[in-house]
Amino acid sequence: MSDKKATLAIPGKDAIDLPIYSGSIGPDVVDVGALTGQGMFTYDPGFVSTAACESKITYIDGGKGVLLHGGYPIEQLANESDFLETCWLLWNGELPTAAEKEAFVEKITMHTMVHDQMASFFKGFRRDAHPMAILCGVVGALSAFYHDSLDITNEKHRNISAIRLIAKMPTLAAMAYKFSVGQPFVYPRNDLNYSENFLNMMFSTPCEDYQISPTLAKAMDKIFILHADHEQNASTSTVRLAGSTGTNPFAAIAAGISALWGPSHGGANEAVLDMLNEIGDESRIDEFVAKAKDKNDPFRLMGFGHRVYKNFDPRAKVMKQTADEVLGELGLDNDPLLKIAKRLEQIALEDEYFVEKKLYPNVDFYSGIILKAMGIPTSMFTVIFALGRTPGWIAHWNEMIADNSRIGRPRQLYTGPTQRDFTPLDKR
Ligand SMILES: CC(=O)SCCNC(=O)CCNC(=O)[C@H](O)C(C)(C)COP(=O)(O)OP(=O)(O)OC[C@H]1O[C@@H](n2cnc3c(N)ncnc32)[C@H](O)[C@@H]1OP(=O)(O)O
Ligand SMILES: O=C([O-])CC(=O)C(=O)O
Repeated sequence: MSDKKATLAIPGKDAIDLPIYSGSIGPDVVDVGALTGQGMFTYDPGFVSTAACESKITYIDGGKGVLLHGGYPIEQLANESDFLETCWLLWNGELPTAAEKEAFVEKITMHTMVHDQMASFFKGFRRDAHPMAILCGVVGALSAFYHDSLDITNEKHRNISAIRLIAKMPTLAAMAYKFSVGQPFVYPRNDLNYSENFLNMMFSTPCEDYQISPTLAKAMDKIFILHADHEQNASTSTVRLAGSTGTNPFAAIAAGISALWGPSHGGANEAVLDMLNEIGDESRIDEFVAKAKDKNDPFRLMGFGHRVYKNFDPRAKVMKQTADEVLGELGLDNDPLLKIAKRLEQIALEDEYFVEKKLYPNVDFYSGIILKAMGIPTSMFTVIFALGRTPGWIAHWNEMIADNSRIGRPRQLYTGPTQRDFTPLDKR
């Protein structure tokens, strides 16, 4: 327990001091009910110890570094499944049969186009707009094109909105990129699989067709799978909270995209690459590790640490292996950033500070190195995370609605002034 106190002010009563337990130890259960008649609740800043829902979708054992979707280990899904199959699993709790999979893939493929007026929407942004800023706007805007999405009580409408979201995310993401580099948009192609189609929309130009490498397309698909869901992380919790008001799925997912953008969450993949570039040379790693350990310096090692994993993030292991495969295929085995990243990991994992605090590389640590090697600019990294996380967001949104969840509404410990009389302007 820390020696910090929160002052709880209750109208008409004397303010009382309450001890605050440090977030990493657990919540302080405050019997506000006895004081205010409003019922008992826990004080848990950062929701360190609060389960806000029941869920059947994803299981994490943070101590052992285990991540399961529908019971299947993430390593097996990343190596043996594909993104749309994993999406089906998250939505249905079971792997699809061959017929189910074929029908699902066909349905997604038929919905990849976006309304032609969406193109004008993009043209309203500045060319130097961050693609995440564009994505937040255009995903929310889908609800303006599909009025059936507004009726979330209708299961058929919910299902078609989910399909539209998964199908159109790559198109919208690639459009955001093409707009930023001043190139014409590339239409989706039905003869390509999900990841090939995304890469083609990113990199084909009117002058030259993109030559799709099966290794790179497979790596892209793996990256999407590794991001597909992670139970009640900040962006998924945001989707659930927004969705609990009964808002439409496009608005709820746009809220999730906004939450994902922050550098403490999905924005960390972009921040990792910026950090590795700033380190620039293995000889400067110690300096950055020292900065990360300095309590008076806000700098943190980006891509390190996790709220739940107190052991290796299993996704980071697969990501590291994929980085080796992709960079090997591209003849970039000696990539200086990969070398810095590996050396940084080694130094941090042997350092007392990181060992004691159980800070290990997370999913964001190696993903940027792979994406950069594929030619994807850093500003698109979090967009790619959002694309991969969309099935998870939808799965949780659907589960919440099926459970008839109540509106999400946390409580607070009020620490402001107690009741007082208004002072007229000339007396202040
Ligand atoms: C997809 C994802 O969202 S994965 C996470 C991506 N984010 C990052 O990589 C950003 C860097 N990491 C972090 O900022 C944090 O580790 C988070 C946000 C991931 C987790 O945060 P929390 O669970 O709230 O941990 P918290 O911030 O309390 O950190 C615990 C302790 O470890 C330290 N710490 C945590 N992460 C780091 C880091 N990356 N570098 C240095 N110190 C760190 C904190 O300073 C704190 O120290 P203290 O106990 O002495 O005050
Ligand atoms: O679970 C979390 O808090 C963050 C994370 O790793 C993710 O969303 O993938």
